[in-house]
Amino acid sequence: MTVIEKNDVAVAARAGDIWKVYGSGAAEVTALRGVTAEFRRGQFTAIMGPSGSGKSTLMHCLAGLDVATKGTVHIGDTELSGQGDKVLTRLRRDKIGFIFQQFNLLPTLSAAENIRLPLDIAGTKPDPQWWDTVIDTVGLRDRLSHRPSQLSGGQQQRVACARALITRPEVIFADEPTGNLDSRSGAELLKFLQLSVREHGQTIVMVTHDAVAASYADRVVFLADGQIVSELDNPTAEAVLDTMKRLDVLVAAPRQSDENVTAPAAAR
Ligand SMILES: Nc1ncnc2c1ncn2[C@@H]1O[C@H](COP(=O)(O)OP(=O)(O)OP(=O)(O)O)[C@@H](O)[C@H]1O
Repeated sequence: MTVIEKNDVAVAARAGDIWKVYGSGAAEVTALRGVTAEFRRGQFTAIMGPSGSGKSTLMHCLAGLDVATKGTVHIGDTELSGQGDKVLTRLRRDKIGFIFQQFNLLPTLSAAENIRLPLDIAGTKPDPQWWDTVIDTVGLRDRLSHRPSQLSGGQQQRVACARALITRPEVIFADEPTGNLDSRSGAELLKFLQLSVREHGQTIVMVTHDAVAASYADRVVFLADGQIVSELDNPTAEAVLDTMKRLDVLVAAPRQSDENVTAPAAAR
């Protein structure tokens, strides 16, 4: 386990020159080609890029759901590479929150039980003050005894959001969290995410295809063909769309020099 230098403590998650190669031989796909990125504490980052550019792969490697072929991943001061399944499972439970497009709530549990689930699994109890803050942030106080099937899609995703927040994780990874929501519920959810970053110091990394969703973030990182090709701070939806248009042109053009982007032998 490597400890990051003290002056780096503001970094919640870090990818250091990570490569990801799937398959082998004719089926080999290099999904990430040397991605280096830092995700600072208290910052809301969106990851964007054309389909197949490696967004989900990057998020899965950062979150310990998949293992990079080469390179380093840190969550806080813990390096993921070389850790066994047990450590990774505990790290995901204690330090990472997840919000998925499909909500992933347990249908037989009430909203309150779903939110408490990560704490129950860890054998801990919610801090009453933080519980109240989370419930009020996502506006669920009058829905706590309802089961997921009795809630709208927007409310279900707010439950998922509260479940991710309740452990006060080092970082929350959100994969297309508004993908199954109408635009009003989506906007509400993005405001909750923004609030949890701005007012409660949480850290969020969100994969999205939606320029408007990305504009709620503090920063957007753009991937194309497995590499970070651009970044925007304080993005507007227009600036995000402009960058995406430029990336579409870049991706449509043949790669200039394949030897510069081919995985090194050690990554294979
Ligand atoms: N398990 C896998 N096995 C083989 N190839 C994979 C696997 N997962 C992803 N890939 C490939 O890796 C590349 C990056 O995929 P990834 O899902 O990360 O892209 P993405 O940017 O999230 O795409 P989308 O926006 O369409 O969800 C793609 O070419 C994809 O086909």
